[in-house]
Amino acid sequence: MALQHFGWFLGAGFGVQGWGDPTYGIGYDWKQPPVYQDAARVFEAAGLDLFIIEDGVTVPDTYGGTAEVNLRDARFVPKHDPLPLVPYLLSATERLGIVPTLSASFYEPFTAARLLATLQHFAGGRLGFNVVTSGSDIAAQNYGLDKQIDHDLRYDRAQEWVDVVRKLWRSWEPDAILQDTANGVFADFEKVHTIDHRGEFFQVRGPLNTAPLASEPVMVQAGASGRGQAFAGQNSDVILQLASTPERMRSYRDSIRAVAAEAGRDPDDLKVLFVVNPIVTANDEESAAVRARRSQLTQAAIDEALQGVSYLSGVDFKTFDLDAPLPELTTNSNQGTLDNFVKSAPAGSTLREILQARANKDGLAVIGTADQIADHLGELSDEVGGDGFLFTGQVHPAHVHRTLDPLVPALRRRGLLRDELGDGGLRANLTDF
Ligand SMILES: Cc1cc2nc3c(=O)[nH]c(=O)nc-3n(C[C@H](O)[C@H](O)[C@H](O)COP(=O)(O)O)c2cc1C
Repeated sequence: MALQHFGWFLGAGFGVQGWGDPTYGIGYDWKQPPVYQDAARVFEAAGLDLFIIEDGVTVPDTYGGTAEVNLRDARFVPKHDPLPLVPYLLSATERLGIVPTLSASFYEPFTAARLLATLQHFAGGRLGFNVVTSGSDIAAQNYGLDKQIDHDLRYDRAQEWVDVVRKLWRSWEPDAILQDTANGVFADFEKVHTIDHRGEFFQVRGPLNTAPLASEPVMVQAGASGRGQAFAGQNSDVILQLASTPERMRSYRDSIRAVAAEAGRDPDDLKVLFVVNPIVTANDEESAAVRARRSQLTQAAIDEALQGVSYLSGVDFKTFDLDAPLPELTTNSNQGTLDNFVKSAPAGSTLREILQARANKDGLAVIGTADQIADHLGELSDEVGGDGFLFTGQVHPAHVHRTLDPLVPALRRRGLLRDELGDGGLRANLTDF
């Protein structure tokens, strides 16, 4: 067992935390920063490297062609913009990496480069950004398009976007600012350059008008399809990924590392972090009760699962007969998510069988006592050869403490979790080991 990197992926984004839980809303307002600041402080004390905040730009209405379930159950909506939350999280912490999600499809590269550079100056090297391409047509329709551009082309465009953002960050030489009061020279004009980018998708003159960066924000990505992996493998510092079995984790990691090597990178510069949902129980009886509850395919559980996969894949799963084999499906949206879902059960399975298989396997959930979960994560890291894990879940303090208070010491006893974060910024912490 070796030291692992850990983080927290806030899958609900800057949105409703814990709707449906008995603790919902007690002592906090999800629309205000304190609940996220409190969580960030706990993550930092726990030694987690980074806090990633999901984002999306729609009121999802794919499931059944209506937003009813999403609005009724507060699933993926309402959701606030994570970028204005970042300074609050930075001010609550000193070492934790803060990673908002940003859409390469809808932010102009100049706007993104400027925003992220400004935030990185506040962050002192602790900023990351999760780059997404926003696959759904309803998102595209909020930005003047009739439909989202084709999947692979979207990644081609995102590649050029990343190139432009990085060129802008490098448009000032690191020592361009002199602040030479004796000679009256603030900045050396010969060290600030236009980028004159004229590509297939963007035309950007530059230079950026923010001050140069001591370190560029850490890029995070979750591409899973062939084209998505090529994009992530070529550009990303951190990959966040969903995979429900050790075999899939291993094969994903091998594949993305090979892509990175082909792109001329050292694969060890790329940290692949798998999302897990730890459900900490007091004993085996409680674990059995949790498993029994989660494996029941109630209508609420069916709606919950299907609205989620409909949202993420852009395919309306309400249109399929639960008891007929699922037809062959393709999507222009998140291909990896759809593939993972469909392959949860043998080919030819009905939708109900797929849902049941996922419920029985508990998906990303790891249910057990803190020691059992820590053992499991240790074994998983040995088997997958992975770099670490992202815990997921809402950030109501009751949930955060219920999870991390027992789990952190159990992970530390096994040498899996560091005692404390270094103070050199997110990139330095990620490359410590
Ligand atoms: C763990 C995880 C987190 C993600 N977070 C977001 C997000 O915050 N916003 C978003 O629009 N897409 C998000 N995605 C979607 C990915 O950015 C990407 O589009 C998806 O993995 C599909 O890529 P593929 O078509 O290459 O398989 C996430 C995906 C995964 C697996």
